[in-house]
Amino acid sequence: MIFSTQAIKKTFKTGEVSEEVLKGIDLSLAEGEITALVGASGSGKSTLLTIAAGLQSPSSGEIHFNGQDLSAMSQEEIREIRAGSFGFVFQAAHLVPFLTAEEQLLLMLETAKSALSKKQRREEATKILDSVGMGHRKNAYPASMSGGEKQRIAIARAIVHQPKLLFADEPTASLDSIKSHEVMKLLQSLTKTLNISTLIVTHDEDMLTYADRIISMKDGRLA
Ligand SMILES: Nc1ncnc2c1ncn2[C@@H]1O[C@H](COP(=O)(O)OP(=O)(O)OP(=O)(O)O)[C@@H](O)[C@H]1O
Repeated sequence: MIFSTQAIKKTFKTGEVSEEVLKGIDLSLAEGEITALVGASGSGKSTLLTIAAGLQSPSSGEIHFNGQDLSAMSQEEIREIRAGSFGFVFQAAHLVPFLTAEEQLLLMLETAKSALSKKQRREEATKILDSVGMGHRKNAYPASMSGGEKQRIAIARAIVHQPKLLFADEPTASLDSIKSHEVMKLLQSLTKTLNISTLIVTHDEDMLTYADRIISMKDGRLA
């Protein structure tokens, strides 16, 4: 397994009250697979996803990625792994309003692929835009894109650095049913062709047909 967690626990303290939100999670992700995390509101899905992605630390437990133990690393080391190997897609696309689709990617490529020439970066941007079906919209600004198109650009931006892991928190929550299916089909094909391990949190049962594995959470434990 490229990624696994062992006995992850997370307790939040608010004043005098402390709540154990994750109660010992063993989760593993396989390459080229979509794992869907489902469960009632408040069961701990987003907390688990953000801990797996190194965005917050667990109270205890281990996180192994590619043979390295993230839980034993400094924030700076985790940041480097995140920037080099993890991609993120959220409910809202969070695009830069004054940049075109192509420019959104070029901005990322400047840091992710700084060794490439300007021309090579443009070729790379074109390739990625084509791979998410947005080649014909490369000069479009976010204001003129549909919700589904924005999410395609957000996905394109999340994969410019060829991540090994892709974390998606409710990626279809702001889309209608047709667009949701399109976005999930895209995530599925990218997961397969790029051999990514994708972890998706979703409330939409219709989207579970795209998952290779469905894991259900209840009260801070995996069912
Ligand atoms: N930073 C925090 N401080 C205190 N409590 C928190 C914090 N983050 C999450 N919680 C609590 O942890 C519990 C689990 O939250 P989490 O967001 O992980 O659930 P979820 O399953 O993703 O829910 P939803 O489906 O509604 O997004 C909730 O009771 C929440 O209030």
